[in-house]
Amino acid sequence: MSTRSSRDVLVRGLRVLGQAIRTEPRLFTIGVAGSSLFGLLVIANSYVVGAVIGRVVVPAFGSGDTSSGTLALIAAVFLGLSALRVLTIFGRRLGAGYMQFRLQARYRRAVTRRYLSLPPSWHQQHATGSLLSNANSDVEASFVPIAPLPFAVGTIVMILAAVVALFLTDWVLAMVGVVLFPALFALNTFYARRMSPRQIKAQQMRAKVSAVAHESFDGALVVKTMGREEDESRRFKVFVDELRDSLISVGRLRGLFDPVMDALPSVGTLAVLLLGAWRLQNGAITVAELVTVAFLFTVLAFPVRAIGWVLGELPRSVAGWDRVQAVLAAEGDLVYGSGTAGGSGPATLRFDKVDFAYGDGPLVLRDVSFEVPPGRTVALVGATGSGKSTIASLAVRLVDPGAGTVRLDGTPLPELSEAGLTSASALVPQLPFVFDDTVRGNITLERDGVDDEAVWAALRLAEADGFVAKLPDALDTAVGERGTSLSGGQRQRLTLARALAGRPRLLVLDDATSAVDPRVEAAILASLRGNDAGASILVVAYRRATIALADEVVYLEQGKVVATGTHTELLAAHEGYAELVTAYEKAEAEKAEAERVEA
Ligand SMILES: Nc1ncnc2c1ncn2[C@@H]1O[C@H](COP(=O)(O)OP(=O)(O)OP(=O)(O)O)[C@@H](O)[C@H]1O
Repeated sequence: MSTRSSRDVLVRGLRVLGQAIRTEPRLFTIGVAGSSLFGLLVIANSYVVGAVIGRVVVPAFGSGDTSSGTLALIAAVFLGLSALRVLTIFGRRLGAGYMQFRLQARYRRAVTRRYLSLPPSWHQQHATGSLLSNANSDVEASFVPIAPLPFAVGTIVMILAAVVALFLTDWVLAMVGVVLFPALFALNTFYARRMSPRQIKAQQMRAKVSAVAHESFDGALVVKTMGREEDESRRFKVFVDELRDSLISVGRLRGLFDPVMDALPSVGTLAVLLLGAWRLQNGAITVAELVTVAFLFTVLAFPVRAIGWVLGELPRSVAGWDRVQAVLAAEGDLVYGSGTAGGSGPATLRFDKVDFAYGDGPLVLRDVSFEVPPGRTVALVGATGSGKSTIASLAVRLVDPGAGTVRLDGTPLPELSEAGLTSASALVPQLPFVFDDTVRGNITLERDGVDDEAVWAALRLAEADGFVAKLPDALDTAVGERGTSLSGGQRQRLTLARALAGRPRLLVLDDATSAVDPRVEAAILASLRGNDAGASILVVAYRRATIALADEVVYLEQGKVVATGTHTELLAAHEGYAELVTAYEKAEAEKAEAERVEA
């Protein structure tokens, strides 16, 4: 790393510290006050040690005795100083610890809040493992230098006071300090510069390992069933080894730095003793003064290291901070209006000349217009990749169109408030997500007004009341992480019930019942259509029986609406549609036959 970029890291690291101090000024002041007092007490202690040796111990060698009163006084002074030092250490540690952990908690909350408010398009571009690393190890790294910071600031106060004390004692001995202290600073800065790239690399590798580990665990089933354990372990090992190497390189440098930092003040003590003996012979200083200065140099070694700890951790802090800031400053938020979709019954959804592209990619929807009238069921049918899921996402405003408008009861979706939108519409995706909670917790999501009666009503509509009633603790049954104790079809019905419990006025089902038995799926749609749900329904459908239940079908080809009408009308009028639905039916029949043979 060049000197310029090292300096840049240093300046940016100091800015992170500045930001931390501005956030927690009271705790920082407590820590620094404790640490500065500690430094001054260390210097006072040196003077007391010097005075005791020079005025009590040395004369005692001559006279052969010391009064017990003097000894008691000395003991009392040492005990008093030690007690005060304990208090200052307490203040320093308390201030630093509270400051560090409060900052970590604050930024963890901020990062998590930001994740939740960023749109799906942002999440699709960021690996879950990296997000975990941002909220965990990056936030932690950002504030690692906070722990030794008050100590380091107090040490600077101590060094300045020591230089003054040295000059007041003897200018020749003070010169040792004048040479030594800048040397200690230079060594600390040199250390921080050498450490910088190592720490940055280590922090990057932590995130990488976290991302790869997350992906491995997430895909454990694929890895096992495809027999790829060895390859997956090898892939993981490459990153783990790289993390190990970068951490060893950090440790090696620290291993070199610590002893040198220890040795320098000892060299200072030696110089003080040599020069001091000469000054003593000339009568320029007393024994007490020589002992004071020599003692001062021996006790300085440890606190001075705190400066190195802060400087050495700054690069890691900057690397973590940059990654945290990238999340906090991420853009792409959907801006919400303040409107609420009017009315209380089933809503009207309208797509008007909607175009959509993912990022800078090609248009995946072109000039899409259709309507879901209140209380009606509209099926979206189209070959794979024709844009059905994209329409479902647009309908509940997970994304905004590039051109055209999506309206709910005549109001463009961006004009609705977030609460207005989420209470009026609900999307049930193909892949159900079940929280590690009870059945009740999964359905209510702690929403107001969703009591047990509402939960059972929603479960009935989703044809899920039967299996839930048979669970060991019914609504109180814990379903395990991601609902592992349930079958795929049961999970889908639970997520459908969750959407229904919010009594949405528009229900968007994106192939939400694919894992459910076809007869049960038809029963679900029939009861939803029967207006029991009080919602208009937009359903991405594949099964002929389901499609046939819809009031109207919107048929898509390559992102365009090519025909709308009832299922019977489209079958008769559109060859492509007839072929697709027949293909679906054939595939269903083959699947059913395969399952029958297997059974
Ligand atoms: N996150 C994304 N980023 C980029 N392109 C995407 C993304 N999601 C979908 N696409 C593309 O948009 C087009 C429409 O995809 P979409 O998922 O809406 O189709 P679909 O009809 O629901 O397909 P399927 O029936 O297979 O679920 C496809 O060409 C797909 O490759």
